[in-house]
Amino acid sequence: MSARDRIKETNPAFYERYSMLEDTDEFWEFIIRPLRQSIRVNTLKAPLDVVVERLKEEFELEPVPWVREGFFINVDNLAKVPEHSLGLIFGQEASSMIPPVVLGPKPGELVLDMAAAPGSKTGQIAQYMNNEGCIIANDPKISRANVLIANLNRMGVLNTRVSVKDGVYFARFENRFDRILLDAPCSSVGMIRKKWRFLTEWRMKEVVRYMNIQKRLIMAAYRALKPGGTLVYSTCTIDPIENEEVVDYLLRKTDARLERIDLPVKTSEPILEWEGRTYSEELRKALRIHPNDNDTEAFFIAKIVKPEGGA
Ligand SMILES: C[S@@+](CC[C@H](N)C(=O)[O-])C[C@H]1O[C@@H](n2cnc3c(N)ncnc32)[C@H](O)[C@@H]1O
Repeated sequence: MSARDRIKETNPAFYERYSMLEDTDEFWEFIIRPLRQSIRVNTLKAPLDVVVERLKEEFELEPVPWVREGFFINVDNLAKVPEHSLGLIFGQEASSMIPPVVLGPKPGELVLDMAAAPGSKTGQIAQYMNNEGCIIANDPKISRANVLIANLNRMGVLNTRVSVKDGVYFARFENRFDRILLDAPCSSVGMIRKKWRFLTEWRMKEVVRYMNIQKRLIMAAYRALKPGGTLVYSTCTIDPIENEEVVDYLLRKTDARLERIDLPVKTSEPILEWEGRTYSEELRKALRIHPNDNDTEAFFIAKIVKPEGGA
């Protein structure tokens, strides 16, 4: 049976909705094709070249084009690789390495990772900050926050405090953070390649529920951002109402601006018209990545800046 037919049979409403986005055989095939394993080398623990040379003795590595520390690797079970247990490498999906690169944190800054667990991106941010400055890594789910803490310990992250709050809590710290990552909770269509249940359990009412949470979180994040600071909004899903709609909402309600993202990554056209609504042309600067673009998870990434002297 073709991928298209399997998806149509498993969840007809899902098929109907996303065939309005893209309707090629390739698109449907990559929505369900199992993901390639990728890793990020953790330079907090050892130099990049030392870890790469060691891994090459045993595995085939292929560089992830958009992240210096990222590699595709031919391993079945990462948990059995000693470098993983030692925190020298972290299993992280290749497209999920993009948001911290776009965020561009620097040593000494104050950074908020508003939806942080299990912490793959927090660890990457700490790596770019060389463990200097401070990251607040937040997640409201205690079980997930515990995994986050364990991962940060394994990765040798020392500049991070973990909090367990609804992200909206941070709205009270007005104009405070140099950079904020909002890697938002979402319907996770990109993760179908890892977990089939994201297809079987997909429901339109959940997409709408996520959109409402995302709008609340992005407004809180923008409020907590310093003038001149950078906010990165990302999801691992393809629905326009969880992506372009949420960023468009922020652009309409505030003085936020988008910045162009210049990375060697293939993208799909941002959606500027959807279900009778028209979104800002600014959204052309965001990255919409479909699974068939680079053989990765789906991702959406927008780089938002707060003007100096702004709200
Ligand atoms: C896409 S995952 C984050 C992945 C993480 N950034 C990483 O790279 O490892 C989204 C997270 O948002 C959290 N979340 C759900 N509701 C939230 C809320 N109201 N405020 C902040 N985080 C929330 C979920 O518990 C989940 O861990």
